[in-house]
Amino acid sequence: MIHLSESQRQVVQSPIGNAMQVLASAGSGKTRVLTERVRYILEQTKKDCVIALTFTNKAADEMRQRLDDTDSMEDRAWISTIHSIAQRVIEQYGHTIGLPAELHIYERDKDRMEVFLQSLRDHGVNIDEYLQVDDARERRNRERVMQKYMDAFSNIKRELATTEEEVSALYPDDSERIWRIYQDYQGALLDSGGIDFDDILIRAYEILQTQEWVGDVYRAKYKHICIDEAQDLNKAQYEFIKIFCGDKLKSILMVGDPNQMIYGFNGSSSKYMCSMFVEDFQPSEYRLTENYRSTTKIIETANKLKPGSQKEHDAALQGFVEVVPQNDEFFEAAWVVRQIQALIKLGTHDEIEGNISLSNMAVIARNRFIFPALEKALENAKIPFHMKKGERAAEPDSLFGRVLDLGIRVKLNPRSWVDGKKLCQLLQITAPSKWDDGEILLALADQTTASEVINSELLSGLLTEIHKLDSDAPNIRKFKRTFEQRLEAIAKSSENTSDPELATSISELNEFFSSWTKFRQKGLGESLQSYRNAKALGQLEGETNTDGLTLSTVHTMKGLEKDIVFLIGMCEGVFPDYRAKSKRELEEERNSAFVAVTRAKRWLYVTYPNQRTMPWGDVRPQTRSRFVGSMLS
Ligand SMILES: Nc1ncnc2c1ncn2[C@@H]1O[C@H](COP(=O)(O)OP(=O)(O)OP(=O)(O)O)[C@@H](O)[C@H]1O
Repeated sequence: MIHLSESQRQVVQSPIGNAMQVLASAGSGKTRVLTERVRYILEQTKKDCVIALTFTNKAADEMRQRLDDTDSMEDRAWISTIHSIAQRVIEQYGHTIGLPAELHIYERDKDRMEVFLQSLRDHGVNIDEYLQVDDARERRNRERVMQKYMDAFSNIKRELATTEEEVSALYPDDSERIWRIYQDYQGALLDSGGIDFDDILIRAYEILQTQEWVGDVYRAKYKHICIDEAQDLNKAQYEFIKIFCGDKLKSILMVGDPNQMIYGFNGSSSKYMCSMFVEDFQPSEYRLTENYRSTTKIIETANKLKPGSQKEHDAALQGFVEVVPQNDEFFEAAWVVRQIQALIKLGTHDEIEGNISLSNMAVIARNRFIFPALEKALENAKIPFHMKKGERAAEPDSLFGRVLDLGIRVKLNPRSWVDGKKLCQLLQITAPSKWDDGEILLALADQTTASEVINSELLSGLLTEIHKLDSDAPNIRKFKRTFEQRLEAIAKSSENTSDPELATSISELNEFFSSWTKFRQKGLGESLQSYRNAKALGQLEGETNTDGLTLSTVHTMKGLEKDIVFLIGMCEGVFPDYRAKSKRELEEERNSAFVAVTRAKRWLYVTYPNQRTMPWGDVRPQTRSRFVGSMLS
């Protein structure tokens, strides 16, 4: 049995069946407690099934691994993100609200924008003329206007505003127009056989709301729900959980830390965990305040940012926090590089378990625009590093990879003109005027022309083979072998054997195969459609490269820890972000700073430049972040 403190044990072993709220500070063992609670329920009840909701697919994978040794875990624990659960509800019961059997998820922002623009065109708006002005600044302004509409659509969905009155309440000044444009956008999505990422929860909610029996089917099997990172729930997520539970499922555990609520831009608020949940479910309340992760100095610093947020445990080591100002971002980067080299040279230290190496260090910044100077300095010093990515899938780079990706999308949803048009553009052929032809890939295959490296025969063969794949049980191994051989043959016959396009094509074919293998191994389904949906939901993304030093934004470092952390670029305007103006937004920036500091287990270096070169070339003086002021107070 894994070691638990007394307060952790009280949570894990509390009587099963009632609602519980656990307010737990950074490093207090939330993940450990949640995992052990799931294990406890599985062991004690012998037959009940449990849902564990995690914030990321990676956290779900980790929890699954930790519970691997628990009897019948596979059958009795559904460990997943909230979107994956909602997606399953849609897959199984979407037809009850008139959704097509195979729904395509438009997970990319620019595809959603394409659908939006088309919905405007379809309603007689000359949007292309509006967007194609010569003046670059004006063009950007107009693009921003369009983006604001997209943001409004997301906001409407996160706020679960399903009626005109609810939308009007959100946008009182422009309610009629927003509602109409929103309806047109939703119509255009469905016309192209799809839904967008935000719709997943909305549609699943709609199913549970209108077909009460669907909730009963799930509740007959799942008697308990445990929710991690509950401080980051937004309205749509909270209401989805609530309707999923109905008035029968009472055994809900929410674990979270209001001081780590950092997804306000996504509609998150700790009020869902701290007040709505309390009002709706009257949970027993527990607190975990001891930080098991960090040294005394780091806990002191975290408490200065968020007074009274946590306590050190008895055996905490001393550690240190050092604040280092530098002349500009280049000096700052050079200092970080020198410090890393010095630490590696030091080799070992009483406060660090094992050897000091790049793998137990991370450099964190508020956003990724802070990293270029450091990346350059690391490259020059030949220090390997990787940038930690979010869970959205990266798009392929090579022509082959892109045709493969789009070809599969069009095969699964021939109504998807968004993907179809992109495919035609890539292949440099005229797009058909209508998109609903199940044989479309064959028609496109006949028209392909050669690119510089990849010949038309290969591209046309690729489309034909995608067309021939059995959607319900495709033989991807054979498909991969076929194109591996063809690409290798091109490489051998070509004079230009070292062409990077060929190398990228082969590696993207391999990536496709390995994500397919991962999909099958994780038991997420057998069909090509389930594969696409799993990909859209980020269930197949793994870090492709985790070698060397980790560079990460605060948001992608959430939930993780490293022995040694460098927190760089700590100036006003960067951290807090210049866009944060209101008290609430600034408080959330402070939460982000708190998250960054508490990622450190042992030592923390905080750096900031006194001046910075702006993207347009000006050098501007910088002011030290107010959060550094708090840390030093
Ligand atoms: N009872 C315990 N005894 C010793 N170490 C513990 C105990 N509980 C947790 N830890 C360790 O403390 C660290 C933090 O635990 P965990 O990641 O579960 O915390 P958390 O509350 O999820 O943190 P955060 O919210 O900051 O991401 C981990 O390294 C974990 O192994």
